[in-house]
Amino acid sequence: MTEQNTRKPLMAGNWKMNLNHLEAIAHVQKLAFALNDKDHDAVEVAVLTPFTDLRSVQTLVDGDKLKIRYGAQDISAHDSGAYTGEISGPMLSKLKCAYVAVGHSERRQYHGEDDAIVNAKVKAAYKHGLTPIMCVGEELAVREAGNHVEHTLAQVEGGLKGLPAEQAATIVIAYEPVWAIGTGKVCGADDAQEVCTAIRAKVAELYTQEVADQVRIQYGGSVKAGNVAEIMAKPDIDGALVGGASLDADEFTKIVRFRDQ
Ligand SMILES: O=C[C@H](O)COP(=O)(O)O
Repeated sequence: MTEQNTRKPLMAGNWKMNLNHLEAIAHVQKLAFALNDKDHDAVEVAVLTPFTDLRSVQTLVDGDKLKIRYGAQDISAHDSGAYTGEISGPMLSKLKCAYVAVGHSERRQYHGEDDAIVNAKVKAAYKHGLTPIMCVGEELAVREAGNHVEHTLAQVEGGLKGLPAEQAATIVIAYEPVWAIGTGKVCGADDAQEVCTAIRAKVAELYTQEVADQVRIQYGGSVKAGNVAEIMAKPDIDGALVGGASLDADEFTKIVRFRDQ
């Protein structure tokens, strides 16, 4: 367990397959206004949008010089070529994306992404100057069997395989118990802290304590304004990956301002 205050919290909204490019503009404008965009220096704010929204969001963020950062929800492991439907790292970096989610449980579940694919995508992100938000976490049956820590740490190890220490130090790891995603069942703060502490210890084992101390670990799964403060009070939790609640600008603003809740 390490001091939390050396790591800047990252509150990221994962819009999933919601908001078209017009709705995206309206949403980011509303969010910037609600956040009073110069008033959140202590917390980093990002939105992970559908690919089709990125250009609109980029134009708005650039034009109005917003502090809100943005990124994608997936990245191809390949740089270019005959990969129908995929979006590459060079395309995302050209749009000045800061972040990309990799290995979200919905990608693992519906698109068969395993740790090897996640690892290739993490490396593709770094190759093109993007910071991956690598998602890990267990299904309900795994938790009920008491294997959630082991399961999650195996995903961490698989995702980081072969990654140089200087890149590993900047990664964001999102612990998202699958049974808490979109269900309203939030993982208890102590239970989330247990896994996040274990993730940091695993990074220290794979690299060094210094690297582990720099890695930001988010919790994700039914985060709302009403539970974010308790979660963020935990020393190994450095932010939240927020799905449903990030689609409501006022609610997401309250989450960003977790210290006021
Ligand atoms: O990426 C976000 C997570 O899947 C959490 O989604 P949720 O906040 O709707 O539970």
